[in-house]
Amino acid sequence: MNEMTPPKTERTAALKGLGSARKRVEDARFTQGKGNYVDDIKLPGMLFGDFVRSPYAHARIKSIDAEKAKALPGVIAVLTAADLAPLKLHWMPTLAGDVQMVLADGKVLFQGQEVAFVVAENRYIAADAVELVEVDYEELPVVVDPFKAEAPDAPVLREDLAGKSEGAHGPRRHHNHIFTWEQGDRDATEKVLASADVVAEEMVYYHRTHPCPLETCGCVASMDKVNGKLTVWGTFQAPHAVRTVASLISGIAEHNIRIISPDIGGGFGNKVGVYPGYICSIVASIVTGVPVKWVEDRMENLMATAFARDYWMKGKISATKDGRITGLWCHVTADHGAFDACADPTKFPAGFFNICTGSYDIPVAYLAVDGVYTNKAPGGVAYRCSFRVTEAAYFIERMIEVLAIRLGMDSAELRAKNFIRKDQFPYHSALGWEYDSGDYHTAWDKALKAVDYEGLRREQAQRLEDFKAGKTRKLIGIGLTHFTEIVGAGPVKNCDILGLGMFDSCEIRIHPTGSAIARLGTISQGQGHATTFAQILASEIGIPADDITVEEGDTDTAPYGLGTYGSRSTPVAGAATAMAGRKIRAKAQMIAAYLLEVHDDDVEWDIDRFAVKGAPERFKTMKEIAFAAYNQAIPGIEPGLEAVSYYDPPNMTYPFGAYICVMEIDVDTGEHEIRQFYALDDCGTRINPMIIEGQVHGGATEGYAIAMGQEIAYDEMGNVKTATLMDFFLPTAWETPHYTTDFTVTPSPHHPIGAKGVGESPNVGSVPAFSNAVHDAFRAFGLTQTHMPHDHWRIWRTAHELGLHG
Ligand code: PCD
Ligand SMILES: [Cu+]
Repeated sequence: MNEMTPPKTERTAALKGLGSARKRVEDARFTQGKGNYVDDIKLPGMLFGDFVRSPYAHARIKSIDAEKAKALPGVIAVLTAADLAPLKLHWMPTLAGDVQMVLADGKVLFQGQEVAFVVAENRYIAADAVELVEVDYEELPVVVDPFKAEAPDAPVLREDLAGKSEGAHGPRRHHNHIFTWEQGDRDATEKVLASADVVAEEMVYYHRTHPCPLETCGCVASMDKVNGKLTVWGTFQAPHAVRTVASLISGIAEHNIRIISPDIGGGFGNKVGVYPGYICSIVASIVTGVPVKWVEDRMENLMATAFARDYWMKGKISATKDGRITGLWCHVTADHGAFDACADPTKFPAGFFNICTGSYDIPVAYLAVDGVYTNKAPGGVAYRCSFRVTEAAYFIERMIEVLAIRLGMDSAELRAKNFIRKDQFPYHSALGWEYDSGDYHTAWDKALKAVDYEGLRREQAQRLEDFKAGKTRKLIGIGLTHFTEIVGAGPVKNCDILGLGMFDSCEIRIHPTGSAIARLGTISQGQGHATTFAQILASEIGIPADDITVEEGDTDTAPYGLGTYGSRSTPVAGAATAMAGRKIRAKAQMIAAYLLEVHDDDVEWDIDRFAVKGAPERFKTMKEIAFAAYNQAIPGIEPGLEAVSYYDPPNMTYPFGAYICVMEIDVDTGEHEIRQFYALDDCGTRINPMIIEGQVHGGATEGYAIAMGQEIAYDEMGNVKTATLMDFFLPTAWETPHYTTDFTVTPSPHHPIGAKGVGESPNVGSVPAFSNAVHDAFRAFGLTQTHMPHDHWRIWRTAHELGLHG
C-alpha cells in the first residue's frame, strides 16, 4: 500500500484546489451555445409582456385609452396603475427605503418610465399593441440639473412625498431633497484646512453611466393556480432576497414561491434591484393563469433600468509643504433620478463612499452627501464596484493628482509618502472603517519598477520638448492609481438590505462514492463560481474539484443567501464554503479514527486523507471515509456526510492594487492610444489565477469604457441621448487595450482562507488610471481637472482650450 501512495505534490495537484489555474467548467456549456438564459425558457401557453413607456421626462397623465390595443387579435390584457391599485401593487418599495411607481400613477417622472403593460400571445403582437395604447400627457417643467433641483422654485417632482419632512435616511429640507449623510469630524477637518500650508480644491464629477450587460433584464413568471405555487425565473443577482420581497408584497406564503436564476449573461449590479417588469409579469401570470415572459430590449435597458454614478464630488485636501496630507473634506451632490432606488446596504445611503480616504493615512476627514431627485431614471447601482467605491477611489485619486500639482511634486512620490504603512494594519480610517490588511509600499514599488517609471518620466519629458519644438503633435500621459477597495458586505450588525442581514451560506453533501454537491446562497453571472468554489472545497475536504458540483440560484434547493454583488461571494459565501468544508472534515476525522481503531486525536489530515500520527501508511482516504459514512453503523455518529454553514463575516475585506496607464494623445484629433496598461492586484489568497486574470481584463475594459467614452447623457428636456449602442460606447476587441497583470499576496487575517474579493477591483483601479493619464498628458500646460468621459471630442476640446491648436 505504501509504495502505491503518490507523492504529496501529485495528490495536491490532482485536487485542482486553491491556487490552481483550473479551466472554467461552465465554459463547455457556454462555448457550445448550451447556456440556459431567461430567454431560453419557453413554457407551454406562455404569454409575452411589453411596456408602454413615457416619451416625456416629466408629464401629467390625463388619460390612458387602451381600447384599440385590447381589440388587436392576440392581445390578452393591458395593465395600468388603475388595475394594480386594488392589489396595492401600483407602487413598490425600493432597496433604498423609497417607493417607486410600478406603472405611472397620475404622472411620469423620467423618459422611458413604465406607463402600461401589454400582455399578448407573442412578442410581436405585444409590441404592436404598445403602439396602439393612447396616452394623453400634459408636459411639466423638467429638472435635469441636480444643482437646480433644490432651487426654491424648482418644480415638485415627487408629489407623493408632499409634506414629508422625514425620509428613509433622516430629515428632508426641500421637496426634491432625499437625504444628507454625514461622516467624520467636520470641525476638526475645517480647522486643519484653515491653517494648512497647502489646500487643493476641486470639483470632481463621476458621470452617469450604465452597466449594460450583454443580456438585458427579464423574467418568466408562472403561477400554478392548482397548487398555489409561483415560480419566477429571472436575471436576479439575489434570488432569495427576491423571494422574500415577493412574498412580503404579494402576500403569497414564502414556501409557495420559487425563484430561479438560470444562467445570467452578466450582471454588473444591473440585476440587483427590483424592476416593474417583474411585478407586472407576476401579476399578469396570476390574472391569466399562464406563464408570462418579459425581456426588455437594449434601449429599454439603457434608458430605464438602473444607472450608475452621477456623483458631483467637491473636494478639499490639505498638506504640509513637503507633502504630508493633513486633512480631507468632501461634499457630494448625488443625482438619484426620480426615485431613490440605490442598491446599498440600508444604513449606507451613499454606499461605502466613506472609503474615500483611499490608501492614505489621513488624520482627519469630513464627508457629506446630499441626495436629490431629478427627472432621470432611478438606480444608483454598483456597476462593478462595491457600493459607490469606484466613485470614492476616483475622487481621492484625482485629489492626489491635484494636490501633487499644487505642491509641484511627483504624484508617485506623494502617494508613497502618505500610504498607510504595513505596520499600521488593522488600520482605523478617519471616516470609520477598519482596513483588515495591506502592504501598499511593496505593491507600489513593484508596480513602478515593472513599468520603469523613471524611464517613462524621462521619455515623457523628452516628448514634451519635442512637442514644444514642433517635432511632434503627440503627448504622453502617465496615469497612476493606488486604490483600496472595501468588499464583502458584510457584518450583519452593520449591513442589511430591506432588513435582511448580509450573511451568506453553503451546504455540502458528500455522496457515498466520494463525490459531492455544494449549494450556495450566491449566484454567478459569469464569474465562474462553479469552478472556483469547488476549488476551495477541494483543498478543504480532499475531494478533487472535478468531483464537486456547485449549484446556485434555485431558492427551493440552495440555502438562504443574499446573492452576488459587491464582490461579496468570495469574502462571504467563500468563507461559508470553507467553514462547511471544515465541518465535513471534523466528522470525517471521527469516522477515520473509528475505522483505524485509534483515538480521534491520533489521526491527522494529509491532503486527501486522515492518517495515523507517526504511521502515515495507516490511513483512510476521504473517498473511503465517505463510503463508511453511509454503509457502516458507527457508534455515536449519525449516518451521512453533510454540512451547512451560514457565515456572518467579522469585517469586510480590503483588496488593493496599483494600476498604471501609459497613453499617447493626439492633440489635433483628440484620439488616444493606450500604449501600456499594468494592473497589480492584491486580493489576498488567490483561488484561481486564471479566473482572476479574466476578472481583471473584464473589469479594466469596463473601466476603459467608462473613462474614455461611455455615458448616459440627457438633454435639457430630459431626453436620453445615448440609449442605443450607436451612441453608448461599449468597447469591442478593436478598442480594448492590452493588459499586463501582476499581483502581491496579503491575506485577509479574518477570512478562513485569507481571500479577498477581486471582481470589482479592476473597475475601481482602472477608471482613475485612465483618467489620470489624460490629465497627466496636459499637466505641463496647466490642466488640473476636466470631466470624464474623455472621448475624442472632449480631449480635443481640452487641447483647444489650453491653446494647443495654435
Ligand atoms: N482571491 C480571489 C477572489 C476571487 N476569485 C474569483 O474571482 C471571481 C470574482 O470573485 P469576487 O470578487 O468574490 O466577486 P463575486 O461576488 O463572485 O462577483 C461579483 C462581482 O463580479 C464581477 N465580475 C463579473 N464577471 C462576469 N463575468 N460577469 C459579471 O456580471 C461580473 N460582475 C462583476 C461585479 S459587478 Mo456588482 O454586481 O456592480 O456590485 S460585484 C461584481 C470568483 O469566481 C472568485 O472565485 C479568486 O479566484 N480569488
Ligand atoms: Cu459602486
